[in-house]
Amino acid sequence: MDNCKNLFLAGSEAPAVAAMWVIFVSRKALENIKVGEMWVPKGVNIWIWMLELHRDPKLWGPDTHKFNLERFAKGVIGACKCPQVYLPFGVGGRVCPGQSLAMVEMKILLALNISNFGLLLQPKHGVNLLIQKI
Ligand code: HEM
Repeated sequence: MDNCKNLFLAGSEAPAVAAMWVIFVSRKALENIKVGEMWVPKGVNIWIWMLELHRDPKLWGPDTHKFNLERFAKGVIGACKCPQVYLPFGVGGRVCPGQSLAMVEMKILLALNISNFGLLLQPKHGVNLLIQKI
């Protein structure tokens, strides 16, 4: 997708935000640069609004506000028209250093939750068995 090409500023620095729920990340243009159709002068800070980026129906489809894990069945490339805009942990040199820890923590939480439900499936109304002498 052509719009993706200039989304990130080359050679940028970031006063990054560290939080569990990051709403914005910012980048400062270190030189005059064109982002899409827009010229960004050197020194200007661009604030990337993650919430909007991750919910834009033009990128994610009309059901963007639905909790639908299956949209990721084929990875981010299958879920989003422009996969580069999926930035839950930021991007580039200032990407979140806690990303791996956070992912492991979430997997542990998920495993603990699932283990509370038990791993054995049981038929609701029992099972009828026909036994014959052979
Ligand atoms: C679900 C959990 C988390 C999310 C969604 C998240 C997201 C982010 C995002 C979007 C950024 C900005 C990156 C950028 O500017 O490109 C960031 C930066 C940062 N995060 Fe996280 N983070 C999470 C967990 C953590 C954890 C567990 C730690 C530490 C143990 C951590 C430490 C940091 C630090 C220190 C920065 C600043 C990095 C820099 O400016 O160089 N984060 N995080």
